[in-house]
Amino acid sequence: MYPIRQQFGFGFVCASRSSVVEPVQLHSNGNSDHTPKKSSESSLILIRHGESLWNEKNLFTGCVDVPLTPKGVEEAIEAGKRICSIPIDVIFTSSLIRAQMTAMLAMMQHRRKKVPIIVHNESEQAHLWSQVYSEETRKQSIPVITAWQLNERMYGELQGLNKQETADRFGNEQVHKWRRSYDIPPPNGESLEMCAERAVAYFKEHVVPQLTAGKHVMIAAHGNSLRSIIMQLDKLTSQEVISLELSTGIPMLYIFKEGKFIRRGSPVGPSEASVCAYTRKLAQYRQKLDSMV
Ligand SMILES: O=C(O)[C@H](O)COP(=O)(O)O
Repeated sequence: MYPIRQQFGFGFVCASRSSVVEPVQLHSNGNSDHTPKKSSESSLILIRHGESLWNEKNLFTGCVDVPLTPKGVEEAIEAGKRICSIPIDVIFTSSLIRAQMTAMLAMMQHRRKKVPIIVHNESEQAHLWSQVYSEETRKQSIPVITAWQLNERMYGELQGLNKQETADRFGNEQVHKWRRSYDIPPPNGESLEMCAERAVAYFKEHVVPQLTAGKHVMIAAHGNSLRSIIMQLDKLTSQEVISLELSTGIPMLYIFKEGKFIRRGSPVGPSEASVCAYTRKLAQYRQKLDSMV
């Protein structure tokens, strides 16, 4: 008898009841359709969630779990159209619904039509009860790993407060420091530096091994967890990161090659010539998708 977990799971071992991503075991019988290659390059898409109900109301949200507005849903769908010809093998999202909705809605637009499936490793039972018993079906799936470490910065006692009213009360300068400085935390909340400690650590421990193994990755997360990751990727200083602003629902593409991250900007759309010109591999992938229709 084969061990059931090895045979049918996504390869996300839950020995310690946490999501442990083993890139080379994504397809545990070795029949991966993206066999990792030593010299491979991979793509990394970062996307901030679409507009949430509290973005719309201009409230500090942080780790409060608020869903998307209809506009946010539209933004996620539009984002999906912009990246629909870029390969994606594994998705990481925060544990918050606005990031998860964004990832799922964006994937509905993808031309490869694989099914994104949330990996449940929160308990042994959750893991066992969410197994897929068809190798073929599993090949047509994309694992979605949720991680609290990718959550929005915890905004402390600002959570639920109106941003404009807070600026009126404490002054624009103070509120700007709380929102954009690197090391000044909002009252009882996380500074960007504190957010980076868990988000960048997670990125290095769980995302980079996937990229190194040749997997194409999408991360759907938040303004500040992504700012901390981009700060690392683009080697921004704590001064430079102050002016880094991320719009909701705009995907950003990086190419990971020979251990380096090359920023390729934001894909405008599937027909945009430059998307295909990003790398020869991306152009080939696009051609493969064209031949499938
Ligand atoms: O948590 C929030 O309120 C927003 O998602 C991000 O807020 P910011 O623009 O103040 O960083």
